[in-house]
Amino acid sequence: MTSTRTATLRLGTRGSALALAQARIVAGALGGAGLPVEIVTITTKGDVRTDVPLSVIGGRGVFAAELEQALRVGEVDLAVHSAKDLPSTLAPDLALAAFLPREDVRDVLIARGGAPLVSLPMHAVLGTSSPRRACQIRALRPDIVLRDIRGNVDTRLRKLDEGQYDAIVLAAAGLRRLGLTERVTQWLESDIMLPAVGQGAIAVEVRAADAAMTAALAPLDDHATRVTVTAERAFLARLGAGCAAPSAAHARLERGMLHLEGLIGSESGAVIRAARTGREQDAAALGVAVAETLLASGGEELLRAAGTRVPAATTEAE
Ligand SMILES: NCc1[nH]cc(CCC(=O)O)c1CC(=O)O
Repeated sequence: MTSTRTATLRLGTRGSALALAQARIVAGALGGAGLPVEIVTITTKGDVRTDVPLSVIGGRGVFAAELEQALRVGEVDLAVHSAKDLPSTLAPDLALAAFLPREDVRDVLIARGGAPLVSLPMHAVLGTSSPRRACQIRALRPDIVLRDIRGNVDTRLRKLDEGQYDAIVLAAAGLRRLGLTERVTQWLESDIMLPAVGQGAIAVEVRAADAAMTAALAPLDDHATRVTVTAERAFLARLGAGCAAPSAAHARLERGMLHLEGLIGSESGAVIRAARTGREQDAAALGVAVAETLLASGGEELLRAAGTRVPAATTEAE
């Protein structure tokens, strides 16, 4: 590859309204730094087959894999992802060059009647395909009927409005980026609903060998987001889990100290949590430590029962 760039960078993204909103945030930031960007929409299998559960299409990374392939073959120079949709480990030829400042990490409830979770009618039907959301709802409201729901944010809201569900749970970040927060009926704090690893963070992926692109993205990288998402992703990697496993983690960086809380659950509503504090430079080790605490206190059995192959302990955080 030559050291000079063509004038316009090619930014790869999925084509959903949310993905495009996120792509525009990155394109805007690069444009503001004098680097014009062309947005290239790539339709992934996960976007097309909205009728089939993600676990059937290919499980983890189903949204990310095709963007990564476009990056590898040089069809695009950077790929914009929801950090939440990325597998916990990255191929060595790719790198996450920037994490944009994190949005609201919370989940929210959107209920047709406007009731909060505790006062939804008995046996209300709640739409979610996320084992993470399902186990935490079960823990609080065992009577609620959980039903699969797929599709983009707008599709899910439409299915709710049509009466297919009494309530759904979505990420606050997506609704904020789409200007849809007036739909929220309850903001779910992390004691009720611990967020997904990476929730609310936009990750920009590049070819690891592309030093020019890496340097161009460095000013966009938000330190606190990188540190917290690094701890959360190390947690997920140690569990061997992806978005198909009932696990959650959320890290906060406060006055130089990193606080990480992790959770493993089960379909039946069992939930175990562990939290630890460490130094920000030990973010990955903190993630591993919280994961191992949970694995040792019943989490391993819960994950195995949910079909996750928990990797053997290693001495390194990677
Ligand atoms: N799994 C789909 C997905 N991936 C990222 C977001 C929201 C944005 C974010 O969390 O950064 C969503 C939708 C949702 O869970 O409501």
